Amino acid sequence: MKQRKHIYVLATGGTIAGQAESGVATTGYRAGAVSVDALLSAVPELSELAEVSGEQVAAIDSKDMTEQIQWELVRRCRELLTAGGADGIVITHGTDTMEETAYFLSLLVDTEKPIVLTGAMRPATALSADGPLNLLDAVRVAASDVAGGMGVLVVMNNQIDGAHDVTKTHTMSVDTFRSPDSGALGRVNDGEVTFFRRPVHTPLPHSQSLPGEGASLPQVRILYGYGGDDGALVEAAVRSGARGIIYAGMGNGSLPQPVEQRLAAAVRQGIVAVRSSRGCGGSVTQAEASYEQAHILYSGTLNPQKARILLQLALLQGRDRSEIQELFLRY
Ligand SMILES: NC(=O)C[C@H](N)C(=O)O
Repeated sequence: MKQRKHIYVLATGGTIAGQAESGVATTGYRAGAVSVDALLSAVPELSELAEVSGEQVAAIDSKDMTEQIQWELVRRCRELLTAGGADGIVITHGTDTMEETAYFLSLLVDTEKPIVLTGAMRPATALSADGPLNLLDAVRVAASDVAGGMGVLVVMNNQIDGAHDVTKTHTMSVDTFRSPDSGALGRVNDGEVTFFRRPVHTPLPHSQSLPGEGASLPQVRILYGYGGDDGALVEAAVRSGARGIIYAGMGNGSLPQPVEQRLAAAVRQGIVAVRSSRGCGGSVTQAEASYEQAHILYSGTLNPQKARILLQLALLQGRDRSEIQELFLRY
């Protein structure tokens, strides 16, 4: 007989655990108000899929996600998936920063077992709440024999996306998560888990014991680009103690001239500056020779919020500028 799998659900809050005044309210709710036990007991069908245990790691709106909670998730995933007897992990999480936590975990937890993040766009109390089915699908994927070695996943709205690729694209729609360049990794169709391909991205080297891990991450600021930007915020970022700046430039990470000059000056002071893009999709490449001359790096396939995470971890590891550029091309 096939052994029943043991899936742990680590809850962090979000709209999936949101409580509103009425069934028609889809905003103005308290994110994280519903406990993990209540979330699990609202979906009795979970017990048909696996042995499911719940743990409350946090109860926040994910706009307030902290690196402390993210480190705790890393620690708990490693522990449960090695010695703790978990066959897979589901993390319930607000959608606003789900892609960031998913990417952080994907760089730091080296496992063949599934780690699946899920959430909801409508609170638990809403008519047609999407959380229960998302949770069921997430547990289905985490318990599935075909999800091993697929890296950290996001399962929402019957779709499976990879942590590196996925981004939240819509403020309200339940169909908000997309992988703009690569497309979804798979789907959960009528309860059947299907993958279309394998992701290529891996955890960072030495991810199981990163020097300084658990400590505060180096300060990296994101600046949002626009036509006419005079770059004044570059200096503000430097004054605030930033060790890195991600500039969400236009198109292929284009920098208005005053921004380029100010970033070049910041680099001369030892700051690591990286061009990313405010566009939803596409890579950022070296593009201009002047960027290279100024040692301004480029984010490759990473959007600004994920580029920030990679840069923080690279700075934590004490990597130099050329090693950091290599990381942007691989992770
Ligand atoms: N749909 C959601 O989960 C949004 C919510 N603000 C959160 O990220 O916690």
